[in-house]
Amino acid sequence: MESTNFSNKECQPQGLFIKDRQQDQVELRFNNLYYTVSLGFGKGTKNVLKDISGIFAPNQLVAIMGPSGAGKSSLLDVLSGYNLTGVRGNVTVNGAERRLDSFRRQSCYIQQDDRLQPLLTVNENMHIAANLKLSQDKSQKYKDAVVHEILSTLGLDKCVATRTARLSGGQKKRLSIALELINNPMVMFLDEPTTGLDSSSCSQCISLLRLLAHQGRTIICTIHQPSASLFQMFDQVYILAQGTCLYQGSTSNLIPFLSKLELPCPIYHNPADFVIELACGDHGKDKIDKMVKEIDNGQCIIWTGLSNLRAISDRNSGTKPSKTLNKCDVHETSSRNQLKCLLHRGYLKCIRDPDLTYLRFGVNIVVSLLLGTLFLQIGDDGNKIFDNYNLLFSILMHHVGSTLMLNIINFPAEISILTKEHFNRWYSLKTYYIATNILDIPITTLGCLIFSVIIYVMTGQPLEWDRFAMFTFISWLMVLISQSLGFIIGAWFSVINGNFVGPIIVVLLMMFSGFGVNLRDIPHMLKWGTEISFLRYGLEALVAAIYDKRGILPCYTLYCHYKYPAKFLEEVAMPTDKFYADVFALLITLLITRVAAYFMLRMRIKARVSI
Ligand SMILES: Nc1ncnc2c1ncn2[C@@H]1O[C@H](COP(=O)(O)OP(=O)(O)OP(=O)(O)O)[C@@H](O)[C@H]1O
Repeated sequence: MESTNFSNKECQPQGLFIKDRQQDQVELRFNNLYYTVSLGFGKGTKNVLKDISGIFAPNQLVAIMGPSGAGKSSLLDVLSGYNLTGVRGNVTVNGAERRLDSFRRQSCYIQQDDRLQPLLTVNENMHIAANLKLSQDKSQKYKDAVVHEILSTLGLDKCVATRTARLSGGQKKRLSIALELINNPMVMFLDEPTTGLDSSSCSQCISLLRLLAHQGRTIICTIHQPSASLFQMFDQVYILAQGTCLYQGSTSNLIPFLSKLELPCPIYHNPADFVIELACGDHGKDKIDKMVKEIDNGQCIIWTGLSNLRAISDRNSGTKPSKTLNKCDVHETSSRNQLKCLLHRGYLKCIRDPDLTYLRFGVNIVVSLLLGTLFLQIGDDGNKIFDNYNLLFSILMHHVGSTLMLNIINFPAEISILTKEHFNRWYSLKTYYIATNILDIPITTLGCLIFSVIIYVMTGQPLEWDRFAMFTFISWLMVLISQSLGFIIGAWFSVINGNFVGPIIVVLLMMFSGFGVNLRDIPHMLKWGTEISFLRYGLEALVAAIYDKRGILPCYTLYCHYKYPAKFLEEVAMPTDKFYADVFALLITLLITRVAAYFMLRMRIKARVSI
């Protein structure tokens, strides 16, 4: 296994690329910032951030500290532009009002959980990110050099061939940072980068962030209670309690600040621990008010000790307005290149995840063999037409049920990675969605074909190519529609809720499919259900594929009540002359559900991301 040694010494920058690509430094200010959330219907709202102000300067590593629930992550979400709803106040970048499109080009947000592709190696992750995040006019040699430089700077060069799933917690965190460093953001937001790391990995991580900050970046991270030594590694601290600012300034000024307020930090006491105790109200609520008043809820910046801050008057005058960008400028490479990279990554995931790929084929083979054995050679038997009808319905249920549940379970995991990568401008949602659709088609088609061949032959359906083609095509359409429905539910609900909603939807579809209660007997007021149940169109079309224009079926017993298929189909109210109308309805359903899944995904992402 690769070495996990990563010391301050090792992380000395080579400088070649990170420095070469240095961009303008960024000073971030916020004034009278409020963040209000709704607590649900009829429950009112809650002010998470209350009229706070502050300044985060370049070349500084800033810690946002405070007790649990103080609003640290919320502040990070608001400042990064990850959350815009319920936000009031003023955020400026180098004195000009923050424009999200250009600010997102200068910044990145690394969430607490490492949202990485577990099946890809460090090198693959980095190269795919480089191909997505570096301009296409850069040569492959340049991209390789950037990747190499970042990996060696972050001490990951010894594990380039290791799959992400096998990295240690600290290495995963460094890989998350490495991926975002590729396009050299000048502002980095990190939500609790040290959570889950041991003390040595914590100090490695913070020393790395300090190094990156001192290269000219503005690095802001939330942190719970750091040890005294870790605390000293930060240049600035911003302390929050109940959505208000208790202190903003340099770490070295914290003790003098507290002394001024007659709140001396006891000797041998970690100042970080002491200030958190104060923020929790352990020393009295009045102390919180005293600190908020002294620091003017973040307006007072004298404790920062920074002399090179922009003049306050610059704030709204726009000394250097952020460039407005076209939407197409938001991503570094063309949609075509994004698609190529995402298809390549998807292909690697597919071949590295034999469990899921083989499981999908395996389920199709096992279910078709079981159903084939259960309904062996009944397709041509005049006495077994009812059984054959049951079989056609069972086939549809297999396609709908297995595909729907697979996507309900799988899709939410994809969404968390998508949210991060999309927010950090790796690719557009449209390209991601197209790639996801394309990648699935070969597996879906092959799985469907294998299933259809086995079941068709074993159950003795008419050996005519056109009927087989119709049968397979309908099965394929049903799988695709169920997949879209799975995307919709997966994008809308959590895995747990999706697992509850999915089967309910299947039951509703069944109720209106015409199986069990035939279409004629469905009450008039519920007829609409049959119009939207794609299971009904699928069943009608499968029945038409097998029975349309079939003559008398052979009868192997004395009397076969349904040897004339038309008689049976009349009884169950299944017409056979509507195959093309059913196919049309299924195609429309497919189109609507695919578009709906896209918009659902967009809504889910948009709840967080603005572009
Ligand atoms: N969308 C929301 N709906 C309801 N309450 C919210 C929402 N977002 C944040 N809050 C509340 O705002 C407060 C601050 O949340 P936030 O996650 O920012 O705290 P935090 O300081 O990061 O806490 P922790 O250190 O535990 O992660 C919490 O009480 C939280 O419940």
